[in-house]
Amino acid sequence: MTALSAIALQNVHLSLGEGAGRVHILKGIDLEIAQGTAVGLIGPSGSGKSTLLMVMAGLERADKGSVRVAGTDLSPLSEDGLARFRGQNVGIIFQSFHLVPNMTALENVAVPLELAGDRDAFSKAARELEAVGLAHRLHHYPAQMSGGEQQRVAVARALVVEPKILIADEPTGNLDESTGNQIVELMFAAQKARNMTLVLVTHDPALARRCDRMIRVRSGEIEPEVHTATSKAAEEVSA
Ligand SMILES: Nc1ncnc2c1ncn2[C@@H]1O[C@H](COP(=O)(O)OP(=O)(O)OP(=O)(O)O)[C@@H](O)[C@H]1O
Repeated sequence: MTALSAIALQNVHLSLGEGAGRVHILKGIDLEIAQGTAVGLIGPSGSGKSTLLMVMAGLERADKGSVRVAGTDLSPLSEDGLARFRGQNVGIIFQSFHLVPNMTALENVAVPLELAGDRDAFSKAARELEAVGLAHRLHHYPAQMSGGEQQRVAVARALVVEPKILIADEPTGNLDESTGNQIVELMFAAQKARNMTLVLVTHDPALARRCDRMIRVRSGEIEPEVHTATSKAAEEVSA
């Protein structure tokens, strides 16, 4: 791993499920991502993209291989250690928002800071919600907000801990095109402004092309890389 690697995976294998339902999903992943870059992960449905994200986020443990994220080797960490690591280093945005339904926008965004014992949790959460254009929705519950507004809350919640790594799994998958584009702009603007590393799973080739690198996953393996700025082949990605 070079000094500037945000994420370094070596020979990572992971199987999930029990008994006959056990599936060998990641089959020897080698991947290094430099700090401050945006990476689009693409590939057919079921190829292992989300599972790979979960390994990078410390939400799934590799069965074999080495996983270093933000300078930390994840394998020796306890469950509590992993949770602390995630809380300090990783912001995650899911397709289906994953907000807590009985908490307001402000409370949802404050949660990661409260867990970290931050006394300014609510004022920081309010500032982050203002930054994503939701100053007028602080006290609304998820059910009282549109999908786009809920995803903005999720973006604010991911960003509020100032993570080094931002991970997004199909963040526009449940949104119409124009709303999805607004979320994408927010994510890329935050990534640049804060020099974060962004790893994004998407089925949208146009979105993947906006990233510095586009990495294709097929059957649990990484394919040779397509260079986004130069290659027309990117157009033909069957995401
Ligand atoms: N907990 C699990 N137990 C058993 N199999 C699983 C589990 N989670 C995922 N899988 C299987 O692993 C494979 C990869 O899943 P994953 O969600 O990582 O793929 P993906 O590339 O993100 O797919 P999609 O683009 O459809 O979201 C799939 O065949 C899936 O059914």
